[in-house]
Amino acid sequence: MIEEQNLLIKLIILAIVCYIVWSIVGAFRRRARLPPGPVGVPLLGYLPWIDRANSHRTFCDLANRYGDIFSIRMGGRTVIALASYELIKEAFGQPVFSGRLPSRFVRRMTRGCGILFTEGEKWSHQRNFSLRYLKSIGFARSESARQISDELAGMMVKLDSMAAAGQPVTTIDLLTPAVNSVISKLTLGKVYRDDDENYRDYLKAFDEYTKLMNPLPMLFPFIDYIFHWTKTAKEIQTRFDIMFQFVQGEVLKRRQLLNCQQPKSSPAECLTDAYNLAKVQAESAGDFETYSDFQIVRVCMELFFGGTATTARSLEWLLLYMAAYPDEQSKVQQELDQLIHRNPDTNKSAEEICLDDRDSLHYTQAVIDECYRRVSLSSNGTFHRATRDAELRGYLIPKDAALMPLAYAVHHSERHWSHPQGFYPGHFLDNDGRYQPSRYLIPFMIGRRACLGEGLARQEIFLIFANLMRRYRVELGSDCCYGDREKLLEGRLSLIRVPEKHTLRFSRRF
Ligand code: HEM
Repeated sequence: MIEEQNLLIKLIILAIVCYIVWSIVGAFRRRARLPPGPVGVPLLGYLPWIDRANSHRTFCDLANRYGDIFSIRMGGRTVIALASYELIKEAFGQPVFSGRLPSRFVRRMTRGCGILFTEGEKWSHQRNFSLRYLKSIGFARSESARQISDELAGMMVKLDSMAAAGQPVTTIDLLTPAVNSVISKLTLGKVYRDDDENYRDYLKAFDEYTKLMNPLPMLFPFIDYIFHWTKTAKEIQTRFDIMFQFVQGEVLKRRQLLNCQQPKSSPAECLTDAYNLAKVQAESAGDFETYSDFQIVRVCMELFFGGTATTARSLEWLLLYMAAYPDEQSKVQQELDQLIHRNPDTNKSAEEICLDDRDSLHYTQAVIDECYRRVSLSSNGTFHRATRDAELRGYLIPKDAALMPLAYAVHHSERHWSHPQGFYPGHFLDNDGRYQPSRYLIPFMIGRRACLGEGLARQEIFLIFANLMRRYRVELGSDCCYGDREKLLEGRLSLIRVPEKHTLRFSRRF
């Protein structure tokens, strides 16, 4: 009996040892099939070597060492970095690399709704629905251009008085509400002003929410498991609830308005109307899920979220670059002055630059593109997920690995740019000085999940930038000096790349 027991114990131990050896060999064999990359330490992977404020630089160094595709361990997750345009195009065109990272915490906040964190059928339906309706009501076309023009007028009134008083301007404070108004008109059919207390609470919660958000639960399964018990998670949830209630209240108000309208078939005036109308139809056919209230609120919040900080920061960077490079600013202004001078009899205000002028403004467009390139706002892109084991360029990309598109590396590669580290609008001009876009410029990313708001963002940025440049000369405020130019323009990278706090001085040109 004892002998039998001993034999059984020996067999169990042997089985455990075999399992461990088999797992280790399997892990090594799988590791050998992954793209090359540095070895990290247990639990943390390569995280201790990543420069937190400038992670794009660490990744560029790794790309130089290991090539355009490399793998690293970040916490508990395998990350596959893609450092060339061709690789990103090849990967992000495929459904298998179009997932989003799973996180229990994100799932609790999104309940599987919205666009940003969803996948498959649900994602494609919501994305296509939003895009179709936003296009039909003039998203990135006439309606939004009108809205931008109104916001510009308001911004110029404030800037005129600040310029007259010689007051320094914190541009981001001016740009964020203007950009937010454009997106709120398109999604909720209304523009909110600073004196609206609920809206002020919403903006405050939004600002705090973005500062509190943390990628760690996506990288460490253990942290993901316990995160929702932490104080930070509770603080995030409180901010989320404030934002959610604000948007939900507005969605319900639109629904009441729509119900009172005659005839009932009147067209949707904003995305919320479109959703409310689709909801009635779907529910009469027994579908209570596709256009649920949570879904509608989530999509509106994501468009607010995705569309505001990115666009406002891009404009902030552009104005800062113009102040830091006064000669480039003069060239833009010379081009704008010539355009206005050449069209004195247009029926539009001679001072307002509109979208039709874009094709004549070669240098201005080149400066905007060069700023997208030089800054690379979303320097390391947004993580995608491999939804199953797959191959890319002969390497194994394991299920649930994160794919990280290194936009900064593409934007600073000597293969594509003659002055990768400089600010050189000539990258986007042909020999005759005409604007020439480059496919290697990918600030909005490419492929199936590329930015949904690219058209609107490009339009806003062009109109606001060109009109501000036409009217004002901008200079660095007294808190920054030209000697520190490169340091100032370095900024720091959190979710997106932001400049250090600074002010600019605006003066009227005429
Ligand atoms: C300069 C401004 C902007 C930049 C640089 C930018 C950049 C990006 C990037 C890099 C992505 C990730 C793409 C990917 O995962 O491969 C993205 C996604 C997204 N953006 Fe933008 N964006 C901007 C403005 C906007 C605006 C104005 C809106 C809304 C109107 C918007 C809505 C979205 C949405 C909903 C997604 C998620 C798409 C999906 O997962 O299918 N963005 N954006």
